[in-house]
Amino acid sequence: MYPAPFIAVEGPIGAGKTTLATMLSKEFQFPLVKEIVEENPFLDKFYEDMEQWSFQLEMFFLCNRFKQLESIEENYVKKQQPIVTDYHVYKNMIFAERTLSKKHMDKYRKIYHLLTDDLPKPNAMIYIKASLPTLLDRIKMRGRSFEEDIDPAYLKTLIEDYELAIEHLKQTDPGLPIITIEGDHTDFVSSQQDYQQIVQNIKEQVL
Ligand SMILES: Nc1ncnc2c1ncn2[C@@H]1O[C@H](COP(=O)(O)OP(=O)(O)OP(=O)(O)O)[C@@H](O)[C@H]1O
Ligand SMILES: Nc1nc(=O)c2ncn([C@H]3C[C@H](O)[C@@H](CO)O3)c2[nH]1
Repeated sequence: MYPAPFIAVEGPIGAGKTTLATMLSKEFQFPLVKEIVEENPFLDKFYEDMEQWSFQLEMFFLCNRFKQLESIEENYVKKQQPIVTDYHVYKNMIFAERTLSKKHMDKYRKIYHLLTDDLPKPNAMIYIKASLPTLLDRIKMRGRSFEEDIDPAYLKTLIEDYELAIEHLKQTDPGLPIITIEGDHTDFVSSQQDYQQIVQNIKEQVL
């Protein structure tokens, strides 16, 4: 494939993005860039009071992803080196549209475009879909303290937001191959067969 693969794994909270991105990074020996979670100073506050903390949180994620994508550009894309990430930059807009007030969203949208329009975008995407019960199970199993009381209604709207966002990406970036994984029925963690099917799809559609 030309240019080098830049694969983004996406899906709603707890879908398995980091898990799968890590497995694929090992599989293909591609470096992995993961988003910052534990060092995020606003996540726990946000889950306690979304209205109060959403702008700080969305800006924090945006700035971090901006910095990561800048270094992806320098260290991988410009050098024609492959890379795997556990997010697509458009994720910022998915969450911001859901969590910000209109006034904040108007400001955020301008900053988002200013920061990201000229940054490299993935040239392949893996979208892990999953139902609300599956996401709730996985979030519970993972056991992050700040997600303990996550509102199922918030997760449900995010599942829908992701569906719309994928449609949006298909329209705005029609050349982007998107491999969709049915997360409820595909257990790439414990089933070698399920995992190898994903690897095969990537080999056929991306590499
Ligand atoms: N297909 C799967 N089958 C079984 N368990 C899974 C599967 N995918 C992920 N898990 C488990 O679900 C939990 C959440 O996975 P992971 O942290 O990779 O999700 P994520 O999409 O990166 O989450 P976040 O949106 O919070 O960053 C982990 O404990 C992981 O081991
Ligand atoms: N509001 C908001 N905006 C984002 O861009 C964003 N990206 C991730 N997250 C949340 C989901 C997990 O709890 C946790 C780890 O992914 O952080 C986000 N939350």
